[in-house]
Amino acid sequence: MDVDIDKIPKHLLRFEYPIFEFNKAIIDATHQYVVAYKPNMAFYEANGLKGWKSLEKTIKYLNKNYPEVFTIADAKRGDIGNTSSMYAKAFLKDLDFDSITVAPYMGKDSVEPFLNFEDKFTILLALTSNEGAFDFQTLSTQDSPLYKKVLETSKTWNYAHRLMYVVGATKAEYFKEIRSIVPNNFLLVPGVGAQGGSLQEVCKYGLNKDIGLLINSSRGIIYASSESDFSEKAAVEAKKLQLEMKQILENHF
Ligand SMILES: O=c1ccn([C@@H]2O[C@H](COP(=O)(O)O)[C@@H](O)[C@H]2O)c(=O)[nH]1
Repeated sequence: MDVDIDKIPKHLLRFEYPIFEFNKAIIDATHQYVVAYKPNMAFYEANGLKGWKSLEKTIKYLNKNYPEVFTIADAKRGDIGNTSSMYAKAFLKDLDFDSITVAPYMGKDSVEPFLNFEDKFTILLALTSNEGAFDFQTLSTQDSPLYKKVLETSKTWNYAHRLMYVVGATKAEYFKEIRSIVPNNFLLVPGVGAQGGSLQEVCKYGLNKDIGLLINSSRGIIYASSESDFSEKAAVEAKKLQLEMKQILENHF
């Protein structure tokens, strides 16, 4: 849910919280096809107080009306311990998201405050979908690339069963190796749709016995139309992706 106020249908601008109205319509139209919603904090923070309020209203709406749906605060936080504790409180306790994305760069003590939350998940950036992933994440450290170190080291931490990892769909050729390191953790996979990643390729090696993949598509669904039919068109795109996944799963299992 990367909601850019300049891209939403104009008729929503008459509401006090247009971003929330947009989200509400998208959620109501698509919830039957999705397992999770992932508001990206940048799009809410960029709209100041109104943006934050829209985020708050969106997560409350989800938790009240669709409690079975998994929620992800795409915040990419991580700082020294006492600061991370505040991020964790804000997103996992006060806003009550089920999970949050966290940058692993500052290490164990920066991630622990998120992992300490029972019944919540911390989604570490492992190998991201963007081109810049090759700047650092694939560089060799002593004996293996940095993204592998992130996976290997983090799985030794307390509450590692509360970890998931971000792996971009645009990096499909890495999934086999990644699955061999973290066979049981869920992977959050952005990069299908607008970024051109292949769902088929990701599933070839990314699936595990529990499925284990959360496939993300944002722009490809929420901006399927910029007219008054935006939520119906979003539902069509969500259903299309869900059917594609269903077919892959039927052939796989
Ligand atoms: O490696 C990453 C990590 C996060 N993202 C985020 O996922 C969505 C992708 O949006 P699309 O419109 O489907 O491309 C967006 O919120 C990114 O910030 C990512 O793309 N890659």
